[in-house]
Amino acid sequence: MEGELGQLYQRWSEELTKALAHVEAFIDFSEDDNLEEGVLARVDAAVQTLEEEVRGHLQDGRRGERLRGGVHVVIAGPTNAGKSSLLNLLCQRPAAIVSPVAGTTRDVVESALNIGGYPVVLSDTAGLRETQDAIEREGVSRARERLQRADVVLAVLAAVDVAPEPGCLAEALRAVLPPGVPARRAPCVLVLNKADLLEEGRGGALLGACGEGALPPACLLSCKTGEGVDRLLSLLGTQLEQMCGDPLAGSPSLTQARHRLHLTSCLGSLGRYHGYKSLDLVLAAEELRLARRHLGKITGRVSAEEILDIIFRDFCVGK
Ligand SMILES: Nc1nc2c(ncn2[C@@H]2O[C@H](COP(=O)(O)OP(=O)(O)OP(=O)(O)O)[C@@H](O)[C@H]2O)c(=O)[nH]1
Ligand SMILES: [Mg+2]
Repeated sequence: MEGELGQLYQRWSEELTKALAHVEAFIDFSEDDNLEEGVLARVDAAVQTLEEEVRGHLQDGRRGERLRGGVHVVIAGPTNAGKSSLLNLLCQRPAAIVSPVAGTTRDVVESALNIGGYPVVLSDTAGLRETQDAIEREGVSRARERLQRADVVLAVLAAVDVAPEPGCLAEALRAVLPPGVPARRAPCVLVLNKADLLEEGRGGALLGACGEGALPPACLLSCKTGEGVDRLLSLLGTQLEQMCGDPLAGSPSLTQARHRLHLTSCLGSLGRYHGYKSLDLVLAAEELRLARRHLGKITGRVSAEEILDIIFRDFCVGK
C-alpha cells in the first residue's frame, strides 16, 4: 500500500510493533536483566495514543469512502412536487418519468453525476404520502429506506403549496424528514420548486421565512425554466465540501470499507489489551499481536523479526 494513507498505517504498524516488542521484552527479561522501570507505562501511553488516532481516523465521517463510492444525495418530498423533474434537470437527461399524476415514481431511480468535482449518486424517490395502493406503498417504503442512508437530502416542496410562514414550512419539512430518524442528521437543502407558478413577491417572502425558522438552507427553483438551478448547485456544493473536504488536501481519509473493518478490529484488540494488562500480560501481548496483524492486513507486512530487532536495539538483554 502506498501514498499518504499507506505511510500513516505503516507508522501505526511500527508503533504497535515497538509496543509489542517492549511488552515481550518485559515478559521474557524483566526478572533477569533488570529492564529499566517504566517500560510498561510507556507502552500503555503509546497504545492509548494509537487508539485515539485510529478512533479519530475511523470517525472521519466516511469521507474517503464517499469520495470513492459517491456521495448519496437523495431527492425526497411529497408527490408531484417535481422530484423526478429535478433529477432529470441535474443529470440532463430524461432518467425518470415525469407526469402530472401524483404517485408516478415508485422505484428509486439513480443517476451518477459529478457536482462541483464530487462524485454523487443522485436518487429520485417515490412521493411521500399515505396510500392504499400496495405498489405505491412499497415505493414509499423504499423512499424512506433510502432517506435513512442519505448523505445529503434534497427536500423538494412545491413552492405554491407552502405558506410563507416558518411554522408551515417546518411542518411540511417534517413530513419529509420526520424528527428522530437518522436521516434527520443528514445535511439537507430545501428546494422550493415550481417557483415559476408563484405570484410576484411571494418567493422572497418564502425565502425570508426559511431564514427566520431554524430551517435548512433553502432555494427557489423552477425545473420548468431552469431558474434557480445555479443557486441550488452552489448550496449543494457547500454541503458536499463540508462533508468531503477538499479531496486534494487535508489529512488522508479512509478509502475502503475493508480497511475500516481491519481498523475496527485493531481498535478492539487495543481496547482488550488494556483490559488484560493487569490480569495477564501474556494475553495482553497477544492482543497487541492481533492488533498488529489487523494492520498488517492493510499494509501487507507483518514480520516477526522486527520484534527481536527492536528488543535487542532498545534493551541491553540476552547479550
Ligand atoms: N410549472 C412547473 N411545473 C413543474 C415544475 N417541476 C415539475 N413540474 C410539473 O409537475 C408535475 C410533477 O412532476 P414530477 O417531476 O413528476 O413530480 P414528482 O415529485 O416526481 O412526482 P411523483 O413521482 O408522483 O412523486 C409534472 O407535470 C411536471 O411537469 C416546475 O418547476 N414548474
Ligand atoms: Mg417522480
